[in-house]
Amino acid sequence: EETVYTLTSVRENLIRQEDTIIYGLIERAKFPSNSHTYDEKYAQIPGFSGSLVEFVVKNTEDIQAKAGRYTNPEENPFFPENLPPSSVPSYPFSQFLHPGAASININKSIWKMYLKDLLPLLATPGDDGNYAQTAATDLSLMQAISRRIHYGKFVAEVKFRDAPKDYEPLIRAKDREGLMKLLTFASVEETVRKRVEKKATVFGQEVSLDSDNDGNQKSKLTPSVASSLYKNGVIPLTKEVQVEYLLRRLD
Ligand SMILES: O=C(O)C(=O)C[C@]1(C(=O)O)C=C[C@@H](O)C=C1
Repeated sequence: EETVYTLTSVRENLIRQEDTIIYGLIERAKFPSNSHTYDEKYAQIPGFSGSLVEFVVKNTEDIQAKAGRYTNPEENPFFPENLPPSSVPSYPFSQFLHPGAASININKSIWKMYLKDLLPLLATPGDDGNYAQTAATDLSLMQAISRRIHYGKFVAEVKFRDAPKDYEPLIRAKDREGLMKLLTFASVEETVRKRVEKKATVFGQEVSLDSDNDGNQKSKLTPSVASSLYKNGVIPLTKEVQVEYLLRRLD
């Protein structure tokens, strides 16, 4: 199936990805902080130096790479070093992006933002011993966030094709600030943040058959955690990907 990329279609894709991220936030919020998951000194895994979450992410990515995950240009691994090639028949993914896209991977920044900024807001303090389960939910949430942020490559390509004459001089001048300004739509960002907060409220609700109880129970997710993730992490990093992409667009 040939995917058609327009500003409307890439924005619809971003909207659908919000759902995945919010479900992921709800799943991670089920567990307490479980700080041993992130503690290199705790893990002590034979033959592996690093924390439990690094162990789970590296090994899962290894299997998913063999199963073909990273042949899709929408996917970017957290540990691209020494990943095995795909072992499965190849699929003809659309060649919509400029080849320079492949060299853009900001997962190191995403990892840091996730652990330092998001987790302290998302997980209540505590330890229930479910470190492997916690790491697995971390991975699927980080993958959802990473996919959304790197989708900025597709957004940038659409914007470039819609207005090459506006982008080309800025790209040639390596004018990051000018590119940032040109690709920014402040009112769209505000709509995104508000919708994300509303989705977090709706998806985080307890559902009961007793209508008197609806909305009275504790939410599974603090809605402002989702909107601040978007405001301070997801949107700025999506824009950073767009700038990086555009800077390579004429190479
Ligand atoms: O919708 C766009 O035009 C995007 O580039 C996506 C996005 C976002 O991350 O949500 C980023 C920059 C724009 O200022 C608005 C929204």
